[in-house]
Amino acid sequence: MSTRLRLGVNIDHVATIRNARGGPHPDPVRAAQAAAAAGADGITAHLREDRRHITDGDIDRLMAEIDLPLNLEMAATEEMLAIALAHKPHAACIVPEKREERTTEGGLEAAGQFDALRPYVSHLADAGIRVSLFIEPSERQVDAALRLGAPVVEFHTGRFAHVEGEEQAAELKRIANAAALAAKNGIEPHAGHGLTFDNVVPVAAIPQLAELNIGHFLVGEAIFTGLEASVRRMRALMDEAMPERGLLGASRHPAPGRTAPS
Ligand SMILES: CC(=O)[C@@H](O)[C@H](O)COP(=O)(O)O
Ligand SMILES: NCC(=O)COP(=O)(O)O
Repeated sequence: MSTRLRLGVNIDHVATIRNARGGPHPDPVRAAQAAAAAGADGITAHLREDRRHITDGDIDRLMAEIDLPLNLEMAATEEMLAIALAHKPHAACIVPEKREERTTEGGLEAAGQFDALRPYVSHLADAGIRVSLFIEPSERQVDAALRLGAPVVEFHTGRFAHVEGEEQAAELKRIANAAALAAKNGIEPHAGHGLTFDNVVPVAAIPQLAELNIGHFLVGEAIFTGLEASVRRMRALMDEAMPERGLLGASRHPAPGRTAPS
């Protein structure tokens, strides 16, 4: 059943700008507050192993000061597992991470790393954390997520965002097929990476998707319009896809931690 699509705002790149000078400004927690005021349903932050943007202190403060559910993106390492278990965020999204990469270049090889990932999924789940796997939109990866017992997958939309024309249409179809397969198997499908005002609507129209996580573009656009305006515009574009999702009205399934509209 289709629902109003949730928007998770990734505030990593507020921290990138802050870290360029080493001081406290701009504060990613203040950005999370602005995103919440603009209607975000959740906050996403990727605590990279090299701490190039979000820091441990940011995670402490996001947990303490923000009412929205936190989706902690993390590599499958002992260090990150310990941090997740100490904080118990609403969700933990396991992502692949390479020290040299500029950004997350592809999805997690959930099928190929099945045995290595299994203990991470089970430790996180045992702690009551909703586990998500950031994967490519393929049957092989959805099948691995199912066998791993992950309740959520997030499809990497980076390729969709970077190709054009027929290639983009084919990639959109791949995401739609993978979302349908995940939903059919009881896995909640999310999507994100590289989404912008120009490319979000067809992704938002995929009826099985429950959440989009968007960051880099929103933070970049905030330079010109302010973060609240940029989040509100993204929300409005996502809502434009509601008729295609078979939804004309308000959310039937509220975001976690929110009260259902009567
Ligand atoms: C996994 C993912 O897509 C996000 O973490 C996003 O890429 C922002 O972080 P980076 O730019 O550091 O990859
Ligand atoms: N998981 C994707 C995410 O959180 C945001 O990616 P981007 O919009 O910063 O590319």
